Amino acid sequence: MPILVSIVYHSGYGHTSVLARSVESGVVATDGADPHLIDVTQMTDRCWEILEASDAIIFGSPTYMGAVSGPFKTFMDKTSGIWFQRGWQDKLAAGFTVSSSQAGDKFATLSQLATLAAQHGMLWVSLGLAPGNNASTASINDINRIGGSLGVMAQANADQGGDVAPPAADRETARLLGQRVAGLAVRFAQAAQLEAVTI
Ligand SMILES: Cc1cc2nc3c(=O)[nH]c(=O)nc-3n(C[C@H](O)[C@H](O)[C@H](O)COP(=O)(O)O)c2cc1C
Repeated sequence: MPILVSIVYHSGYGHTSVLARSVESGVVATDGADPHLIDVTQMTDRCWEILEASDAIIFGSPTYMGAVSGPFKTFMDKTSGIWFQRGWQDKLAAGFTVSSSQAGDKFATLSQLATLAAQHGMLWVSLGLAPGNNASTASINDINRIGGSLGVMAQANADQGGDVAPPAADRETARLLGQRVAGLAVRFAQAAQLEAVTI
């Protein structure tokens, strides 16, 4: 059975959905893992079933007013029934966000996503990349150019659409997060299988 990695996101103007597809491409590149993209504004019973069956869930929201967007918060609140049942306990989790300013209070958004995961008893996977663009020899084209560690921090110019923003460096950062989470999810499942056989 392939490992299922869901990417659940909201995007008002297309920037977060570009990142969601980059995360998806990182999952696709991982042997044994299948991605599932879920838009929080299109939730169906099937979407909730897929989330329940997922080994890992990667959360993505734009930063609106220094927080997750309203539609993403609505999704968060809808997960309270799952929280009661401990339905997402021990699944892997990770997150990504984008804002128009370089900082833009994105840390607050990633903190909200990590807290959501912790409330559900999930295991938060950090970005796992050294910060880029922080030396005289560095550039804005570096991977992890914003220097996040909790998750992907991307930046999209306010006057550009999803065809060009966020730029390639941020898309690659998001792709690497998808690959990291999927790789860990596969290893986690293999370890559980081995443990079951040994017992
Ligand atoms: C209601 C609203 C609030 C926003 N608040 C912030 C903010 O706090 N910090 C920031 O840097 N950008 C802010 N922005 C800009 C968005 O974060 C940015 O345009 C982002 O790329 C949008 O992603 P999306 O296209 O997936 O919706 C805000 C945009 C909107 C519409």
